[in-house]
Amino acid sequence: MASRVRKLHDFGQAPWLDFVDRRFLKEGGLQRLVEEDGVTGVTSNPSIFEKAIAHGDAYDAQLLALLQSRPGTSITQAYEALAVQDIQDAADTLQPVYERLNGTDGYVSLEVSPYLAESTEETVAEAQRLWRQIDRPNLMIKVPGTQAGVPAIRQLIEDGININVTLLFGQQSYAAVAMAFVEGLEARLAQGQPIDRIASVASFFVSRIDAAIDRKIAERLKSADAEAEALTGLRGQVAIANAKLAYQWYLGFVASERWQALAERGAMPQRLLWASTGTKDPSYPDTLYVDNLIGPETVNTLPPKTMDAFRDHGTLAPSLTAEVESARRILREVDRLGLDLPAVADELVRDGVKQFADAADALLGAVAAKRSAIVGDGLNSMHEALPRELDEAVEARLERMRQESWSRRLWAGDATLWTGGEEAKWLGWLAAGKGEQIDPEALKALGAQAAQYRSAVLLGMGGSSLGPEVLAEIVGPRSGSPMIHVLDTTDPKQIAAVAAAIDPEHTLFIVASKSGSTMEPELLRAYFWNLAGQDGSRFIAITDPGSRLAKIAHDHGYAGVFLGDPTIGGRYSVLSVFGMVPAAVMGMDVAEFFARVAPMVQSCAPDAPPAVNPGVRLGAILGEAANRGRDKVTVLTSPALRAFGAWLEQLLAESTGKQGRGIVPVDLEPPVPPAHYGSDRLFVLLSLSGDDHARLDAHADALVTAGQPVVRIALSSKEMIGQEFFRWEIATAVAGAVIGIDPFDQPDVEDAKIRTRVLIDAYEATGSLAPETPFFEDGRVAFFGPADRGHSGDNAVQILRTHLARPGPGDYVGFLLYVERNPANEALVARMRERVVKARHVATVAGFGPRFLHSTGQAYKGGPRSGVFLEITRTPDPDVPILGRKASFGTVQLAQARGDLDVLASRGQRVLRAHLQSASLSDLEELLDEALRN
Ligand SMILES: O=P(O)(O)OC[C@H]1O[C@](O)(CO)[C@@H](O)[C@@H]1O
Repeated sequence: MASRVRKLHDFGQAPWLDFVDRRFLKEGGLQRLVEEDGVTGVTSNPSIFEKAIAHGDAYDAQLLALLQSRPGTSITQAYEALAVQDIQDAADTLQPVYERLNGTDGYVSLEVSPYLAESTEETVAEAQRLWRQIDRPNLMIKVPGTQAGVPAIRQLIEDGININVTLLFGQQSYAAVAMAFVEGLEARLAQGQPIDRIASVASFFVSRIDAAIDRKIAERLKSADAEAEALTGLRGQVAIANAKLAYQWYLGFVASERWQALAERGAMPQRLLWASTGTKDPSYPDTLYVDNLIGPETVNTLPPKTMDAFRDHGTLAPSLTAEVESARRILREVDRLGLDLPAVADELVRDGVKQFADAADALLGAVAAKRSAIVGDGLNSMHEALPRELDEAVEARLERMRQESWSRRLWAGDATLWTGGEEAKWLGWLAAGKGEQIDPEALKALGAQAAQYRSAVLLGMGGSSLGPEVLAEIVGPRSGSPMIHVLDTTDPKQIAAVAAAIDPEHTLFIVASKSGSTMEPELLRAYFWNLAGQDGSRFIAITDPGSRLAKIAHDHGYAGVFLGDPTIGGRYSVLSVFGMVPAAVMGMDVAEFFARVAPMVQSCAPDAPPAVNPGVRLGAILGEAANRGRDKVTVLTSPALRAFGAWLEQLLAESTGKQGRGIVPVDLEPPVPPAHYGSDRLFVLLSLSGDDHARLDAHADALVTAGQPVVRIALSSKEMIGQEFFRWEIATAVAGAVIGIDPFDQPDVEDAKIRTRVLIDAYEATGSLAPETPFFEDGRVAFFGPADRGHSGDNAVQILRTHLARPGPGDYVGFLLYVERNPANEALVARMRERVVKARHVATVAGFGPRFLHSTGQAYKGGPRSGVFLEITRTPDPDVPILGRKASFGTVQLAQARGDLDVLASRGQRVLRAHLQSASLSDLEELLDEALRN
């Protein structure tokens, strides 16, 4: 006996299957339905593919093969490759049907990306691309019948592409779509193109109408509506009535002269297709939306369950044209009762687009997770353990970000993600992450050239020095390549130490400054220019086009000038020439380096939904934590990654620390037992496989137990540090959006620079810095501070005690040292920090001046007003003169310290400056120790 499903053909209706799945296709499921049930078509949508691909392993082998053969494949491309294969398989299964029915049936539909529903041009381009790629005559491309979709449909029909118009709910949009179809065909005719093989269906969604109207009715019934009986009578009636009247419109339309003219030229009508025919309300018959919509020249696409039910107990009758008057009456009732069907239809279109976008997100998320599993330790891992409240806030934020397409908008340069200001102009680092800002061949040549030097000295500040320093310390120079010294200071001792460590004859000098006008690298350049005998052949410059430095490099005959991208801010520049030129000098294979970075860039790509996008996810955590007062991002690393924090500090602080908000990075603070930490921290741990991180792990475990939020990042090799540059750049940009600031400007650093310049200009004019009076001095140490801040105490210990008693919960203590940065001083300041944390239970930061002025200084000045700073200065001895100037490096450094203090004070931060007279730094440590004892 012929299947009941097959018998639908007797009534002129084509049964299609609303389902695709790899295993089902492979096991001959579709073939069986074609043979036994007379199925003559297949439809798919993002939800169907989500169910097929995301759950189970049927697609894993193809995915693995794909990613192995083409590692750069994006998740969208990967999904598409899987879907395309299924659609091609289904199309091939239906090919004999298509042939037998002479192209009137036998179609398979694939939907364009739901993300494009708002854009006509992109929909057209994507449909054309998929059409070419799938390359089957019995393919239909599904395009939503939205406002943007209608002109796309017209164009695509004109192009000769079969179209399944999806997401139709209302009579009006159906009519618009039918017109677009006709216009497309007419346009073809006008061009002398054939129209007899262009197939189209208009997919009218059925059950969702009832679901929406029934919901409205239920709402009304809750409030004892006077029309309760009439309303109840409409339950489960409206969708079918709506579809029946759409069919009546169709009948009128195909009878029209306009259509008949086309039909005479061989045009096939655009059939109405009943979609969404699975019953949603279990109290309705499960074949409701099949039984009642059977009629000629139509399609019903049935989900497997509905098809099974219909096969079993469906009712075959020409129902579509029955009781049309009653259908009209129902819709009049709907109108009379104010249920507003057009509004419901509009809402359902919006909802439908959203539902498919949600499904696509889930699908891409699943593909991303599968890809991460395949990439394994080729992608640095990240796991977070967050206290419940923060965890919930992060998850909610990630969901909001998904709905608001943050990953896509970030890459698209949508400034409304941030403040709607200049942000879009500063996104060049995204391309730089893909290695697009550098010329690998030029860098290879530079590496070979640099190998002749014994050492290299890089002169630069902030973004121009910290990335190279991290690379030098973590990855290090390859054997045979020069040792690199990074100088980012005006400290005379540090300058003298480097000058003494090198032989200028055998040294390559790298002057790095984006702006080309930063004071420190300019002074250092002049100093080493003379030391190196003014021989330009041993100098190269890294700078932005047209800068002052570019001109000097040209005039002085530098061996090379590597130009940056002006759309990349300094702190985001490590994956551009600013990091990669020094890397090449150190003998690194830059192309190989980017190949390692690539999995992170791909994982952070625009199509990777926020929850599985490692950069966006981290950004959500950073931002939500900061907004909840956990604004001290405490960086802890295994020993080999120790240097990373210096780069990260600048990125986080300078990007987010402004308008009294943002993140205060805490780097190199010695770990202490969890009881000493307040509730203002977010801990980030970076560990390297093979490095000794047992203690770090134990510390992290203890922190988690104590309820502290901890993010753990693990690298399989030190070369993988490049991935962290990119992850954190994305995370910082995203955190900036969560915090609500522009993460690409640095409004507050300029002030300290201006005040320094005023002091230095005065020095050049008068030969001395403007006099200043300490509020206390004892010959060992002198204290300075703003007169209005109530500094008190009649000895050094008391003064320090009063100052260090200032921080309360959520505040932090900052040590700003204008002394030589060397291991001994670093160890000393670490000890002082440890004491403060233990005694005051507050976070501590430390910076060596002027290095930190171009890094964390922004957050100290512009960020949260929760700092208590101790600035430490001394009169440099010995000093280093600057040729042609009265001011020495030591004077400049002191002027910088004074300028810094003034600005900090003017921003409401609590500041104290201890100027070492005869006392040493160790002496100060003792005083501080005593001050902290009660
Ligand atoms: O590369 P440049 O232009 O010399 O700037 C160095 C650093 O100074 C800053 O502008 C801060 O003063 C940073 O943003 C930057 O990384």
